[in-house]
Amino acid sequence: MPPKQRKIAIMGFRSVGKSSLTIQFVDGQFVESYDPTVENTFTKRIKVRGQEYELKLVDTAGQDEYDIFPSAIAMDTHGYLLVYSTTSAKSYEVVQVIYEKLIDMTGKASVPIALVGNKTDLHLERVIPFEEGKKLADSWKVPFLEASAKENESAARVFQTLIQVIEEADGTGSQEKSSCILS
Ligand SMILES: Nc1nc2c(ncn2[C@@H]2O[C@H](COP(=O)(O)OP(=O)(O)OP(=O)(O)O)[C@@H](O)[C@H]2O)c(=O)[nH]1
Repeated sequence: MPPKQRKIAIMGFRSVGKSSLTIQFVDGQFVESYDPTVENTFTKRIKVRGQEYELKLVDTAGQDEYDIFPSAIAMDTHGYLLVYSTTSAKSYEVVQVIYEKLIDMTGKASVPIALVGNKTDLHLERVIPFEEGKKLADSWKVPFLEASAKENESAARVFQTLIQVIEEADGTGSQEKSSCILS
């Protein structure tokens, strides 16, 4: 079976770890330095439940509540990773604004999305409890994950989860959720 091509956009406020999660997933390394992203595209092959995927990951520039949703991002995009930092109340507010704009722009009631609360390793700096993120994701009816871009497994899990959501939206996803295989 040829690989399925899937395009994913990673969105959220500045400095929440969009690039770090993506680079951890693609290259297996954590980038300590902060270099604001304009826009970067990465590719990654992954196998989930025997199906090969060729992912195009669009790491977008950090957005704030005043930015107009970048409509070019939505071209051919199959799913969105919406990221906030568990250490930033502002980023939690902004991710909600981005969500509203995304739903308005696509004109669809349901868009494949996973919500991610990043930087869980910074325990002492946490300001958004797990339950807050979960409550928000439940209200959107999307999966919620907390993650740390310092951990490869954690970064991989967020992308695998989004692939499942995309496949379920395609009507090709199966019921079982536990058997992701990374390659
Ligand atoms: N401790 C810790 N630091 C993180 C984590 N994720 C990102 N960082 C740090 O936070 C800073 C910003 O990370 P980036 O990945 O550049 O954030 P971004 O969302 O891509 O930022 P923009 O390009 O401005 O939108 C960097 O210094 C990273 O090293 C994490 O999970 N834990």
